[in-house]
Amino acid sequence: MAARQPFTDSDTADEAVRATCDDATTCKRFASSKGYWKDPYIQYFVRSVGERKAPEINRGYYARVRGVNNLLDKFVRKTDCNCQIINLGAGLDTTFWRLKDENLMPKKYFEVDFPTVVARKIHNIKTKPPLSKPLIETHSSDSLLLDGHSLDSDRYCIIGLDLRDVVTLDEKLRRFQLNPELPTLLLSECVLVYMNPAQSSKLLHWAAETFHTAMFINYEQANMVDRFGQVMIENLRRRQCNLAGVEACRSLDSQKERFLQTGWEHADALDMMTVYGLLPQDDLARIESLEFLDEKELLQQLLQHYCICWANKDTLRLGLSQLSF
Ligand SMILES: C[S@@+](CC[C@H](N)C(=O)[O-])C[C@H]1O[C@@H](n2cnc3c(N)ncnc32)[C@H](O)[C@@H]1O
Repeated sequence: MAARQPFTDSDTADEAVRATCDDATTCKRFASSKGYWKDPYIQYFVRSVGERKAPEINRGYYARVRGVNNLLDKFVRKTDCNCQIINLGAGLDTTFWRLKDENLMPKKYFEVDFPTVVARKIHNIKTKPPLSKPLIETHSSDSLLLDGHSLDSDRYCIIGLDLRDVVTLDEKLRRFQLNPELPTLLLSECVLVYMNPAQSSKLLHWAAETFHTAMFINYEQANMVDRFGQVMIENLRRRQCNLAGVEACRSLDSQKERFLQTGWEHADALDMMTVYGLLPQDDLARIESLEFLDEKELLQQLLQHYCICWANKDTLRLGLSQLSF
């Protein structure tokens, strides 16, 4: 019998993980269509607005998008755009186009996801001019590298691979002109939780070892040991989606600890209810008037079970250790 490939793209368990990309995109599509924030590009990845989502879900996505963008934009500004971003498990995320529109383009923006997810993203980019135009505009020569599973241009690169294979990750990023000397922002949103602790530790360790000056932003579950957390785990399990890495999501401390144990110098974490309260009050008042929220307690519980954790390495000189919202 032939030896089985260690990480094939066709494993059924991975299929459920890949499907989470559609959940994130449809929720972002719905919330942006309601006016929580502007995303003129997401419509090219999900055509219809789809089913209504509950107000607490929309507010949760609002806090996630605003919170992550806040840290990400500060990093890019502090480096005067002289940096690179690596979005791990990027799915159909549209940050590249937002940064281009806001004149916040890093030297290079990399994305990594499973090959089948990347193939879908590349197909959309190829066939939708509003997506391909900014990419062509930021590219100096006539031809972009475009095959089914990767795209490479001067400023934007998308790579299809399994993030649990860190050797291939390193090799492919370098092939597409990753520069370890450049200040680097790594981002993962609801990605590490689908890997077992050894696999995610390897990835965080690789990142700390590879880049001289770096920041890692991780958005995912926290405080998962209580009853609410257990119900979340059970609901996902029923959809065949196993949170193999939930161990690191026990608390804000365990989220920080995973970075400190893998070579990062400093780590901070805030639960999303706290992040929500720190967002600009005028914009909060605006979004809170968009939809009536009956279940204030549910919003609180939901947001207390997600967090943003950010870790730094040699970023003091950029004034980046004590970021605030
Ligand atoms: C919940 S979605 C989030 C997508 C995106 N980060 C966002 O916030 O819109 C998780 C993404 O991580 C990707 N992912 C999870 N595990 C992965 C792995 N081992 N290798 C590559 N991609 C992975 C999934 O395919 C999916 O696109």
